[in-house]
Amino acid sequence: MRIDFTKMHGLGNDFVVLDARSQPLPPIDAALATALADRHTGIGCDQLILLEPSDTGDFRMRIFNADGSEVEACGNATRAVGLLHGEPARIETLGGVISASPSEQGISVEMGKPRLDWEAIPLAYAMDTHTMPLAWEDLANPVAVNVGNPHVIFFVDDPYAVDMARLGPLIETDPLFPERVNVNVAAVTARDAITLRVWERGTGLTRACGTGACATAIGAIERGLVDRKVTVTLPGGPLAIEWREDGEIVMTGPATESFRGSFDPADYGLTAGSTG
Ligand SMILES: N[C@H](CCC[C@H](N)C(=O)O)C(=O)O
Repeated sequence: MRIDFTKMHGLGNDFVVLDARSQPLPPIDAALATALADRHTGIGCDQLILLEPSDTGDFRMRIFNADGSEVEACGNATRAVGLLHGEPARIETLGGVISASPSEQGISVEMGKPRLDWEAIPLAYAMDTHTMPLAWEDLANPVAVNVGNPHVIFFVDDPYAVDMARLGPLIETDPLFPERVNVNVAAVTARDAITLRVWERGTGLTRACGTGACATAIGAIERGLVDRKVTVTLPGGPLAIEWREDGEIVMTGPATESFRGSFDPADYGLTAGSTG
């Protein structure tokens, strides 16, 4: 029996979405996530997204990076599943229950409240997370923010001049970050504008990173570099971020359904119809 999927993206950050509520699925594990994410031998995506029933929200969204690691948050995927749901939804994730609502400007997501204390990032030891007294070559003095998942943000003159292919994995896997980290390089270009590139934990360079845009906006606001409403422009396009006075981060942006398809689980060494 074949497994149905929906291919989606948010500003080019792309996903394979499997819905366990409408079909029996085999156990979704790191091996299957990695195989499906492979752009040569699999369907190809930055993250595999699994939708399941939930007791605390309208549904549960599980997020698997291309390396198979299961993580707490994915901003662009939250907008994508919000589009699929078609009406306001409360979504259970490992990072907490968040909400997505379709609007004229796209899909708005309440991503929760940021955390900046070192234990919440988490870091391996105590440190000022607002201006970390560290450097990796010429990337220095970042801010660390957890928005459900861990981010480190470096403010630079030109994000496109940074050798992310080399410095991204070096920082992602530094022992200072016991759960690894998403690596953001950003330039503030106005009180309401930031340019951003992200090396994503467990995936690498992506066209866009919603949680990266949220974390970077928080870091810039905390440093007094931008106002509480800011447009963050990634290689794939812009996202509107607002850090509300009540502490909630609100991200608004597009989500796109690319196509629907199906695959034979036997192609991935799975027995058809074996349920999780
Ligand atoms: N690589 C991230 C998960 C996906 C985040 C990104 N795709 C987004 O839109 O937020 C992590 O390991 O925390």
